[in-house]
Amino acid sequence: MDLVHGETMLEAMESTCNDLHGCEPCQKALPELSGISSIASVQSEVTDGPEQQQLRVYLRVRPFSNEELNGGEDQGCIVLEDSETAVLHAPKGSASMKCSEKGIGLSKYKFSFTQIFGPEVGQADVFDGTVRSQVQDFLLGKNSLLFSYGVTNAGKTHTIQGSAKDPGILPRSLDIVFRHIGSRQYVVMDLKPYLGSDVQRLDGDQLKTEKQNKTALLKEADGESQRTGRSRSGSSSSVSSLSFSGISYDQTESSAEDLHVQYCLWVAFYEIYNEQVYDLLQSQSCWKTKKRPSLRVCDDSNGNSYVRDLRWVNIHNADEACKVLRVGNKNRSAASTKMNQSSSRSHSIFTIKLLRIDGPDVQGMSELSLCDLAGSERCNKTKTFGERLKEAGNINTSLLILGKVKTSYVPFRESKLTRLFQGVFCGRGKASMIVNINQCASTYDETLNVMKFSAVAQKVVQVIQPRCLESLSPRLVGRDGKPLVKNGVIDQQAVDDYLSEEELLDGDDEADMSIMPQEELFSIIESLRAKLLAERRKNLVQEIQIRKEMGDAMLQQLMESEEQRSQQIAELKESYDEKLERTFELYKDALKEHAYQCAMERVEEDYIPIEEYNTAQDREMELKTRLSEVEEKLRRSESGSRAGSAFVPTQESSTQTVNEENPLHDADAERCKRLYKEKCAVENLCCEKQELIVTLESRISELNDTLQEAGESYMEKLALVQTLQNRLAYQERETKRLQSGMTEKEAELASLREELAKLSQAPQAEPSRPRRGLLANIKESVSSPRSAGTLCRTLKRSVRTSASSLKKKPV
Ligand SMILES: Nc1ncnc2c1ncn2[C@@H]1O[C@H](COP(=O)(O)OP(=O)(O)OP(=O)(O)O)[C@@H](O)[C@H]1O
Repeated sequence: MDLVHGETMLEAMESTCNDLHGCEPCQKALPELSGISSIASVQSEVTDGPEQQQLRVYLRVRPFSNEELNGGEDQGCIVLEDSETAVLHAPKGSASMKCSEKGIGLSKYKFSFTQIFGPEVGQADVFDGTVRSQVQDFLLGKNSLLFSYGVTNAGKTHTIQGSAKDPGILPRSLDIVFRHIGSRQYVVMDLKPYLGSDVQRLDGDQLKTEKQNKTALLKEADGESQRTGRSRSGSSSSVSSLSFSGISYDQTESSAEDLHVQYCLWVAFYEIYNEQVYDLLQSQSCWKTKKRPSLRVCDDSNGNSYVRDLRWVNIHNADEACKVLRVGNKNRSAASTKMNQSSSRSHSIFTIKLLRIDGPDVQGMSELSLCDLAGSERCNKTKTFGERLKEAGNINTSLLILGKVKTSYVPFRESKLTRLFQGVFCGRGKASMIVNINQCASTYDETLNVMKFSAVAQKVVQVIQPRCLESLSPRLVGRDGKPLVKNGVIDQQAVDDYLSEEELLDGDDEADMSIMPQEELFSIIESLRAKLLAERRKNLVQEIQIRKEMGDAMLQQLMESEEQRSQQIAELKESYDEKLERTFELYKDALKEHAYQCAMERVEEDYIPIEEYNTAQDREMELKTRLSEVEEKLRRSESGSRAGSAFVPTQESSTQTVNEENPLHDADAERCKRLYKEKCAVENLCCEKQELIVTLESRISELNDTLQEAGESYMEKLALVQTLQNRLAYQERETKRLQSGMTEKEAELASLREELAKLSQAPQAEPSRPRRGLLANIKESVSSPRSAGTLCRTLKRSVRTSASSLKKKPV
């Protein structure tokens, strides 16, 4: 039965596989890689149906900051061709450029947007060109949603909140709303949004608690403003300063009958972090010491998703709105500090609900949500792995799920973000997205990913219902949540009719189907089958496109991480080399220091004052002269005795002289002894010094050993580096294994094709069974998608009826 479908699937999957391997011709078949022409073709394809509306996606390019200009950022990466087309040129050294050099991806991409706002465009023009009309629709009772998307530091918060001097979309929207309300403010706070789309009338106690809570919240904001040194008037805030900024908008025109209508405005501020919802207006004191409590997302009886126990605050003017925003921002940054995360890792959502009150009744309620999406970068350059990657995955999953909105079955429940705004995508309001980018070459790769994901968002189609639910009034419920008004202005019957419409239609069709001839039933089944196949084919193409985008992104991520790892290894090696060198230097210094210390000690030991030394020198000289004199005399006396008796008197005189000299001899001998002793002492000193030299030599050899050890530790580190390189090689092998896994999948597909071929022949063998299988298939596929429409549901009934009639009346 599904042979055609199967073959299409095979072809499409084959083309995806080829694309993942960087096959050039196949790349042209997919819009994301072939650039603008294909994206535009997708757009024109889906805008044909009158009941469908393309999500409006705007691009805002942030100007370079002074630091970026001073840092010499490459300024040619992003070129705005016209007001709708932007071209991205990969800078040298970027991962995209490296990939394109390896044949994966391109070095130049073109993207188109509903409108592009260049760096010179100010906040007012951005507001006028994007959400202004949505705000006016909101005042007229329609729901609106705006996303601000982009990498960290691209200007998302600037676009939504802005600054005191340059207010963003939120303060400007509030300004328009309050100007529109003027004096028609419903100041009693007894009507409050309830669940997804109802309004609750508060009793006395509830009203009292509500007022107390609001006072406490505003007090907290005042405390915060005093703490941060701002004046109580809050004039520096972007919201309240708007009225002082000289920007003024025309008051939205009100019809004469609107003049007696009163308005009541409630706001909530919450964030989604890692698929957990947190209330930003919940007092910090509740969770400062404990884990921060997360809130549940539930569905009300109308199928509208809402955040359970979310705090709604009734505000009367821009100043109060500013205070609420301030408390939320403070709680957000406090929470992010506690989690040691940057606030840019969560989606923050500011929602405004406007109640139109006419006398005792609530005529309608509309909702405006401004969503500052988390920084879309897949990975922080320094902390690429673990939780960060998981978070990044969650952020982009939300967008990819939005991308699936075009298909008949949309898994809204896969992400909190899409689940909460499911109503808007199913036609209960308008949505738009502002993609923020900066022009820095250093963040080019992340910016390219943002553009690619925004191309997915471009394909999101809002199906506008022929009857908008928001045109019906909300249910007014009491404390117990039961409806208060059943008749009168609120046309509850209309809501009931709307909700039971499907059942009524089914009942009618059942009656018709039972009297239809069997041939006609078969022909309906045939046409249904064709439609089902066409629908499946469309879904498959969409699925493949999304898979391809994910595949591309993952491949690029892999390459980036590989590059980062080799960089880490190189850095590690460099740092070890440096460490080793430093250790060498340390040892050298220690050695020098030690030698110096020893020398100093020796000098101290051997130190003789100069006077003493001079005296000793003089004495030595004197002794030497005397010694030589004595020796001379001795020689002379010896030669005299050898001359004999012929010279006796002389001998006598000489003996006499010698005898006279005897006391001098004793003194000399004494000196000689002393000199000998000194000589011995000097020799001892020499021995000691010799020993010291030996010790020093042994110390040097010890130091050599230590150096040897350091060398060995260096070798160990080298071995570590080697292990890291091995791991890298292992990862490469894993990548190859994945690729071979892909090949296996291709083989599986081939076997599937065979099975399909067999299946296609099966109906001829057993004519009665396929019909049953077909009916079952149609039932199954028609029962799942909500948006398949009344036609599919009618057919489901018809198939069921025909099946039962076939059972009753065998052919
Ligand atoms: N259009 C603009 N004109 C002038 N300055 C801007 C513009 N957009 C952003 N900036 C400035 O750039 C800086 C970063 O902007 P912002 O904080 O809004 O980025 P972000 O994308 O919200 O970052 P994060 O994801 O970290 O919250 C801020 O100092 C902001 O004032």
